[in-house]
Amino acid sequence: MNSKKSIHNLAETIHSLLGFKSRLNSTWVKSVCDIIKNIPHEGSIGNKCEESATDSSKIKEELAALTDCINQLNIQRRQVLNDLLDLKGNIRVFCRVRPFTLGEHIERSGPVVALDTGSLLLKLADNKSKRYTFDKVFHPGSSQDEVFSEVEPVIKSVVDGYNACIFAYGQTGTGKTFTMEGTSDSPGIVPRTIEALFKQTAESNHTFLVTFSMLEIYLGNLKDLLVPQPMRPTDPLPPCLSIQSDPKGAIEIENLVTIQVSDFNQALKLYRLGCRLRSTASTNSNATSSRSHCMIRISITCFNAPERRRETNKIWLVDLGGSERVMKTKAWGRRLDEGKAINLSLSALGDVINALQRNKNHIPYRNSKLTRVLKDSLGDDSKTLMLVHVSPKEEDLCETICSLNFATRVKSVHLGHEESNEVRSHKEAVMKNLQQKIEKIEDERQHMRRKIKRLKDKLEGLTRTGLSLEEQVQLSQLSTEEPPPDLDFTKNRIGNVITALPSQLPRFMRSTICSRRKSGKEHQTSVGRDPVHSRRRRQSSQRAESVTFPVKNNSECNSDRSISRSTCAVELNMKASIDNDTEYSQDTSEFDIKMVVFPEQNISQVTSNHQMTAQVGHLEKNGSRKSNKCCSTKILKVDQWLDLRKSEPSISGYAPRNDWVLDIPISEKKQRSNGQKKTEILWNEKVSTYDFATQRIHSKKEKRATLEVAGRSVSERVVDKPPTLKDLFVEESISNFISPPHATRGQTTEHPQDSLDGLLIEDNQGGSLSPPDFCCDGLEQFDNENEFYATPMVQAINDTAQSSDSSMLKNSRYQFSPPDMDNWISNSQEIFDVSALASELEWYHEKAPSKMATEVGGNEDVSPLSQSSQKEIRQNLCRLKSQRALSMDDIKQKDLKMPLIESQEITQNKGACYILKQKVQISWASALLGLGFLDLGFDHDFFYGLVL
Ligand SMILES: Nc1ncnc2c1ncn2[C@@H]1O[C@H](COP(=O)(O)OP(=O)(O)OP(=O)(O)O)[C@@H](O)[C@H]1O
Repeated sequence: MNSKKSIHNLAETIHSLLGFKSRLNSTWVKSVCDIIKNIPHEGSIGNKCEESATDSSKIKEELAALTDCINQLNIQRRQVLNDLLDLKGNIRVFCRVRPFTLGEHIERSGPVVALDTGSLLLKLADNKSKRYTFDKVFHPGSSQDEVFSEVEPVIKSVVDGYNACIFAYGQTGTGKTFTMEGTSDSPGIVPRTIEALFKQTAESNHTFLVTFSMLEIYLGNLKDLLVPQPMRPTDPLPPCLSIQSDPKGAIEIENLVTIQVSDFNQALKLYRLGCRLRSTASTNSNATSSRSHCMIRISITCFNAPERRRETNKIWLVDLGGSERVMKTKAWGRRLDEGKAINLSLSALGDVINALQRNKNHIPYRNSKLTRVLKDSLGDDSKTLMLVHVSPKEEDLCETICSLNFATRVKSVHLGHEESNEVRSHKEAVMKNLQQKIEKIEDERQHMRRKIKRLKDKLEGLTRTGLSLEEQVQLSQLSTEEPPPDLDFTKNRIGNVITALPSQLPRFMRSTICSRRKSGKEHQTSVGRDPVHSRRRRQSSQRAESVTFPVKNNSECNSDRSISRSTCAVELNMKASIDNDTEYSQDTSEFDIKMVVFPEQNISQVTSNHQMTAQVGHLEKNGSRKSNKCCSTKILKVDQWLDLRKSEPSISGYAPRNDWVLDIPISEKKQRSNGQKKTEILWNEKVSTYDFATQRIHSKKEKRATLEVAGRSVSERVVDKPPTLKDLFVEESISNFISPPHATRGQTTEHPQDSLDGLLIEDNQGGSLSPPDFCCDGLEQFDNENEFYATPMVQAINDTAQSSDSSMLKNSRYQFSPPDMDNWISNSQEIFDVSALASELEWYHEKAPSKMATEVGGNEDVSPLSQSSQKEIRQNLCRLKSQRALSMDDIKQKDLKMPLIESQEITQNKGACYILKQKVQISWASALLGLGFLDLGFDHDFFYGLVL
């Protein structure tokens, strides 16, 4: 059978060979011979490997030499460019004259005439004129390209590691936004700068980490433009931005969203989104007038590049609000306030630049938020560019003169020391020389870069040929997936400070700067935390409370501090303190208490490494993280951020969430009233609870004694949990920040001037708690809206009180009788007492089970509250989210007494009006009681005494 088959196969084989023979020609034979010749025998394979190894090591050496060389060139370029910019002036002022726009009456010869590239003539009345000189003058026909070509050296300087700042200044409607933002056809400085930065970093032999942030200063407040703003009064507020400075003077803005961008398009997308959230309004001068200062910050970080001036530096691109004369714009109300705020900060900016130009010892940075934010980007070796915009119209002559005078003041040194022609021409020659040098260096750098690229390609080829096919495939896969070595290095460095953040968590819930103070390491390990630690970050729901008040922490960080507290572990670990040098925020009503409750979040969804938020602090040159953690910056990946935004219905609107916010401002006046003494709050979980509920404090003296009994002095006191509202009240009282509490039931106010003396805190059995004088007492009223709504906490309490079983309340640490709706409305003070207690109660509800379990080291189910009680609270809180708004109708229907009115009654016993009223009464009394008394020798003091 088998032989039969093989015979059959043989026939087939012979047949196929015959067919094959027809194809055998000389070419085929030759190629087969070549293949045989080239088949490596054992010895030759080894030789080849050795050859390629030597080749690759040679190439590597060559590459190293070239890299050294290009680094040297980078240093040279940096120095020469810096010399050039120094000669030109680190603070440069350009002037741009706007063309007549459509619809404007075109005047033949406007009052402003650009004479040449550096001067401008202003025609005044009576054939008088004034000449202004600037570093550059752009006439109305100048294109965006021309403008940017003058700006570009500053961008190069930024790549070299210098901080920079570019402003657009001018009267409203003169083209600032046009210059900075531009249009889709002719993009302005911002998009061009972003593009140029990416282009130049790509050309560099290093890898850069670029981040993007955008904010505006509106009415003296910082507002993050990458975070949707609340549209309705009931929407939760985004976190406060606060300006921080580290010991070296670097400025960081706490809570500002910082997004890592890897290309121009990503950054542009963010910029466009930010622009949509800007505050604009129609004014008499401009239909879409910017009512704020819009500030774009692009930070770049590059490790391992000693030739750069700094490891991390930034450029600010600022579209300033339009300066305006109120008389002319006829602004009123909010527009007037905006105009005033803008003018004030512009004037502060002028002062700062002027002081810098004159090398004054004191630079008044602290006079406005604008100058404080820009502090490290103005002066020193930072590059500053101001583009002053003027209108060509006759009717704007006054504003034009103001703007030009401002610009002249900014560059006053130049005017003060008017250069002679000789000096000027010498300077120009030197500048030309430097310019040529730069160009030469640039050519060399290009040449080197090409060489390096060629060698790298060669090396890659060699590496590939030395590998098996399988290895080559793997290598090619790796090279497409993995970042270049430099980037890898960068990532490792960032990895040291990486923060595991859930992409879906609202940003309020992310750890704050304070929370990171305790340990950077704890933060890093959040992914694989041990159960005890991870328990502290609640998985079922998130609750954060943040309190902003002027504090200064123990590190040398000098700033307005925002202490955020949360039930998150990271928040618990924060250490905040106040010392005597705390400086107050300028515009504050900054005693804000915010309370945010978030719906259930599954933190297990969190944090693959890709989703992580990298937190890059200012890293020291040796690569270690700075000890000062307060100035670290959260960096989000752009996709991650966009995902966050996508989950919200509208980027420009606010995504209604089930969050709630309690925001209670205390007037700045109160904070400042006795600001010499400040309280230090230290947070330390190791120390046992400081039980405020059992403290009865009648006077300063007694308070101190109480604290001493607790074994600590005031300044050393530590607490093991986030302070409650009540705690903070006491802190405030100790530090004399608050005004005397208003007279309330069962409360004795001994010395109204002395806030502490007037404070009475009792436990539940004893009486009432006395928080500071929050006039809103549970209802808040909003501008332009005939609507009051209950602050969530109060309503939560009400809900809880109405529906809860009394056992729940009894089980809690505090006992209080649940007031009904009418009760809490009519007795606002009680509500506040209750709200403070509820804060505690809630804390216990959320934290105590795990906390107690940890402490007793046993059963995690140990809880001061029963399961049903916990459920109850949750339900109430959920209900609250949907029910928190109380319209005016609601109030009327329920015949509620408005607490605001009640508060006014309370507060009307104070202040100038009250004294005035008294005086009027006295006068009337004098008149009525008759002059007879006067005749008897009684004077006004007598009557005054009678009335009092
Ligand atoms: N150089 C220019 N070329 C063409 N159009 C310009 C130029 N400068 C300004 N404009 C136009 O003038 C109008 C007002 O400009 P823009 O809104 O930029 O002023 P602004 O100074 O930013 O005003 P505000 O301070 O009120 O925001 C716009 O319609 C803009 O397109």
